[in-house]
Amino acid sequence: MSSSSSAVQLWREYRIPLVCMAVGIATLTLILSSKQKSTFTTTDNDDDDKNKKKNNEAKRNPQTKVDELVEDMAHDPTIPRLSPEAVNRVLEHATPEQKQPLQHQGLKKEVYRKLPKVIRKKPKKKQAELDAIAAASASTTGCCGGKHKADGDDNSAGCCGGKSQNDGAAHSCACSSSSPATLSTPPVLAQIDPLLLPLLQDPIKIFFSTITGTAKLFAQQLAESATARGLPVPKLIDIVDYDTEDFLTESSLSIFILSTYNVEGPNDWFLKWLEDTRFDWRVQKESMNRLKFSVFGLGDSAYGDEFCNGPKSADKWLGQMGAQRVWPFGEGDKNADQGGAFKQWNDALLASLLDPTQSHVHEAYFSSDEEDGASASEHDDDDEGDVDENGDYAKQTKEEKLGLPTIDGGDASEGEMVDLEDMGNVARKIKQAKEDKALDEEAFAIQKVRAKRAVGETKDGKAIKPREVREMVSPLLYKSLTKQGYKIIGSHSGVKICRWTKAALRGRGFCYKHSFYGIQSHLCMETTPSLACANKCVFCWRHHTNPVGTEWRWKVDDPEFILEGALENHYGMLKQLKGVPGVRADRFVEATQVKHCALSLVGEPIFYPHINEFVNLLHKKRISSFLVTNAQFPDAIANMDPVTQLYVSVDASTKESLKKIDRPLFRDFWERFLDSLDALGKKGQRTVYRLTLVKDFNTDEIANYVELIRRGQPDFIEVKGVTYCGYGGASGLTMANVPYHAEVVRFVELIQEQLGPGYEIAAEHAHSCSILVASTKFKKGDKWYTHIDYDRFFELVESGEKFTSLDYMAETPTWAYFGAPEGGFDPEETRYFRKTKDQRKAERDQREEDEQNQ
Ligand SMILES: Cc1cc2nc3c(=O)[nH]c(=O)nc-3n(C[C@H](O)[C@H](O)[C@H](O)COP(=O)(O)O)c2cc1C
Ligand code: SF4
Repeated sequence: MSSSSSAVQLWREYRIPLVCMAVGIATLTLILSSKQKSTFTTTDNDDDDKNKKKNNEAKRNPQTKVDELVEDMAHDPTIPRLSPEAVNRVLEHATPEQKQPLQHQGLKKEVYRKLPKVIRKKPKKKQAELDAIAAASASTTGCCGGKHKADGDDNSAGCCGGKSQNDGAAHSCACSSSSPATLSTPPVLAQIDPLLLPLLQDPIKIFFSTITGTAKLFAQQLAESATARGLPVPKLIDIVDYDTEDFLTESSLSIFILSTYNVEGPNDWFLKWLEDTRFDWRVQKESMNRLKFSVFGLGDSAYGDEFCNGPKSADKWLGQMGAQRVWPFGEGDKNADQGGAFKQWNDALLASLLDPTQSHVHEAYFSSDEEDGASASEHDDDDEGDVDENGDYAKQTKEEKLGLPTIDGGDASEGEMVDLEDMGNVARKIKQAKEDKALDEEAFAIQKVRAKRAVGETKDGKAIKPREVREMVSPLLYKSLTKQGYKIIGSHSGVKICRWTKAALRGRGFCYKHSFYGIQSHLCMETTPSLACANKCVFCWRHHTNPVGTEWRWKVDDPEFILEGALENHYGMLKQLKGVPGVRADRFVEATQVKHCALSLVGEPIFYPHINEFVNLLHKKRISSFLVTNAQFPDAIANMDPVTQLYVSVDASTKESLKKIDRPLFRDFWERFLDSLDALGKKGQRTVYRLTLVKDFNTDEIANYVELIRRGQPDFIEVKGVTYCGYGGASGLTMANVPYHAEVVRFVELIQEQLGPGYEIAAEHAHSCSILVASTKFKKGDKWYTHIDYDRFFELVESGEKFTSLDYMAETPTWAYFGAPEGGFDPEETRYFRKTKDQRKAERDQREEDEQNQ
């Protein structure tokens, strides 16, 4: 369809409401303007005089007044053109005042003044431009053949400005109507697209990221040119000074002017956050739909494929999260005319915002992007499996459906252990992983070229001035975590029931800590006083949800409050399990008294500023403390009061592989890691290295591990194979990266060989593919003493005397020994094997056969 005939079509469809609207406005204006004192004032006295004359005339002849008003409107550039789509959009977004977009001339002065300047202003100069446009089209006559021109307008092409030329197609334009009002209602060029009226109420925000200052300069240029065009003065914001979480509620028109750096740069934090939010399937797909944006990237084409890659990703991810792009991505090449490219983009952006003739461009860009793969929230569609507010686990959780670890999460260790009984989920996991992996690959490829900037520091290494203290768990994160079965305590702590707790309640065995240290899982509470941490380990399926940071910048909750809250929630969740088939009454009663606390659920517990008070409170209640840290806070390790067992996660043994696996935020992560091991070596109490083997990532680094073990001299080394969660994240992990038990055993044997005397393989928990290497300090004769005398530990703590790990050890049962036929499974427990589909079918067939034979 030609543009003229489509305009006619639109006019046909919408002429009645438009006419009604125009008449209504005219009448309203008439009433208002006929009041003794007009509510609308302009600074133009001549205009006032004219208005008075017109009003008097209107009193005599109302119809003339209507004609005049409509005529006025036709040439009033302050009145936006009203395409039906635009009317709808405006009504959708507008404030109550704006819902009467044509009536602002009748608004009270103070309300009128609140409208953006650009709408209020009557740019006389623009009128001349409009006339020029009209003159340019005078060579063509519109559908009316130029008959219905405004009085005194000899140049224009009639009411339709020549738009609705007779193309042979049947059409009716305004002038074909018999009504005088409609006759003079031509489409009018306006000064601003009504689509953007609501947006421009607030000043535009211009975010920039820069090292050498160009992006800032461009941001200033944009601000100046926007102001010169009558827009409210924009706000300039350095991206490092803005709290990224606020983008989720940001609704202003935000322009991003971002430079590209393949070294540590000011964009890193923003891009990292954006990427994580984009790929977090727990975050709503349209989480940024209030934001309107456009991105300009600064780069250097000499970087080849990496040219402007960060800004490009930002543009893509913003769009994918529902933010509305008002103008296409622009880029400026340092190697070419960067300034010129920016100016061109800058002018085009502003022109598009202010020129309604660009509406078609908005139609194309004023929309969020199609997802290019699995959506961030696609898994949220089925709520059926969510753990409900009451912690009802009888339903299948979302993660269970996906084959991900869930309420059985366990601590960083338990949760990640492959439950061999769950191997039936593997096929589903693989399918899911493939889909998710494809999505992440591209993102990770980009991320690889970006280095990390230490968050909390400016480019000069100066500390960023503290922002307003806020809660760590934002409402969005709260929703996401509680959906996963976490109970949130206060503003930064969490508690969750581990799958082994449930298994223990049903007499189906305990986790590896039972074999190694004598912990019964139903007496154990898993919690963390800090949901935030300073790493984003690739094998952590939770990392998309967790807040991260290198310094505590959130509100701090009181340790008593956290502990009481954790216990209360833990007991509350246990209560929900009362009715689960198979729960043993004796175990259920025992479970009402927590005896152990695993401080390792998620995040970095040692990050919590009052971690010592928290641990001491546990001990006062005679609850043991197993604290796992990620080896990034050596000072906190050194300052840590005695805990029952202090762990350090040793996820890799070289700087390169640690960076690859843990994806630390700290620039000096390797030094921090080594310092943490040194600090651990000086503790004196029970210390443990936790090694997670990822085949083809870190299984060949025997010699390096041996060196690290010698450095920190831990009492124990727990070695386990990585769990395949069904989602390799950015790492691209697959089932092929999960080592077999025999491979883990071989790795441990090699470690022991190279370590020489001093360490031996002590125990195993074959069920979760975990092996314990212990210092021979814990072996007396041929008996191992890896278990813990918990009562003795509390006595030692209460005594205030110095003590060592040897002062509270206890004998290990032989069924837990490495190589024992029980494989570390307590013979008192009932081993539960999940039936396969075939087994269930065979049983059913057998039953049916028996029934038939009866
Ligand atoms: C150390 C360094 C690394 C850079 N890395 C990239 C890159 O990976 N991709 C790219 O397109 N430009 C890269 N650039 C070019 C800058 O993005 C470009 O010079 C830009 O104009 C700088 O903007 P600014 O002055 O606002 O910091 C790099 C420049 C430097 C100095
Ligand atoms: S350190 Fe952080 S990212 Fe790594 S496993 Fe723990 S919670 Fe996840």
